[in-house]
Amino acid sequence: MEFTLMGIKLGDNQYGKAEVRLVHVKRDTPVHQIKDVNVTSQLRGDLEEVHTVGDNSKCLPTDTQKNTVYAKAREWGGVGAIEDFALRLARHFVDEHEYVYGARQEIQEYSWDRIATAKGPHDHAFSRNGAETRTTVVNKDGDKEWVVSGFEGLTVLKSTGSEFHGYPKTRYTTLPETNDRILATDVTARWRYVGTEHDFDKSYASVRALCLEAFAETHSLALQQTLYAMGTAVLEAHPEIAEIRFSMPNKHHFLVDLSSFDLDNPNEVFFAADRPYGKIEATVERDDAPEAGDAWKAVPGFV
Ligand SMILES: O=c1[nH]c(=O)c2[nH]c(=O)[nH]c2[nH]1
Repeated sequence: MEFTLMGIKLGDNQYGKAEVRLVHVKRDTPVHQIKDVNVTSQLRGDLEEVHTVGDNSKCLPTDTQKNTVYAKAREWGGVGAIEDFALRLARHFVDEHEYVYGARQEIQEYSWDRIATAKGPHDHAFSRNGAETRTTVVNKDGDKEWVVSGFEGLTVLKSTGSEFHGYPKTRYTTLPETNDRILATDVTARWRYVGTEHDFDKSYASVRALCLEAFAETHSLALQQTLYAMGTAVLEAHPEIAEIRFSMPNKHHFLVDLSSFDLDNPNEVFFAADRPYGKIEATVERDDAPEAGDAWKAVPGFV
């Protein structure tokens, strides 16, 4: 039923608990495994009345959604690949509650390394591994399911093997052409899977490795070219991925002028600027990719 009041009606909506922090310790052997995740659960459904008249009879509380995340981590014996956990949560919410039609489950995963001691890798002591985060957003509407995965904060730099020249010059151009510069960026990538039955851990490790390899091995004439090489490498190796989107800041490193001190600077001393930065974004996709449907619905976006 649609509730209208003076030509006003409720549009798209979803609700849930944001950023449920969950650490799962697998402790069936003395060598513990930890999984550290941040889950945002959101549901869509029969939600007109809660908005229009405050009738909560079909509003599964956000508190219950939060508790479900913790309880399922126990009942299912851990989290596993974040994509599988998100899919199982989405299916649970939609299948178990007739007033819930759709779900969006977003998960970030923070990775930990075992601390290396003089006696070897420690059984139950870990150190946080950088700022990089693995991400997934699962959207489910009725029987349709979409998985978008990725990473954020993969910081990379190459100290040579990058040029930038041949661009148009206007009266406002001051940038000198260069045949040798530092190329540095924090890669955010998101890719859309075709289907939901994959070894997501394996795909993730391979996509990450292919991006690093392409960044390192591409002799870059522009960050845009490096981005495209990364995307191409991923799509060539992964038929289960339909498209990959990147957002990559060009983190400028400016050569410092040391001539006032009677010093030359043969590409050794740089000022690492934090802003402004170039913002390079693009999608690399297959010609014959199946329709995206609602895969990107409410995925924090770029391009
Ligand atoms: O790789 C680059 N791409 C650009 O579009 C650009 N623009 C700019 O000023 N420097 C660079 N570098």
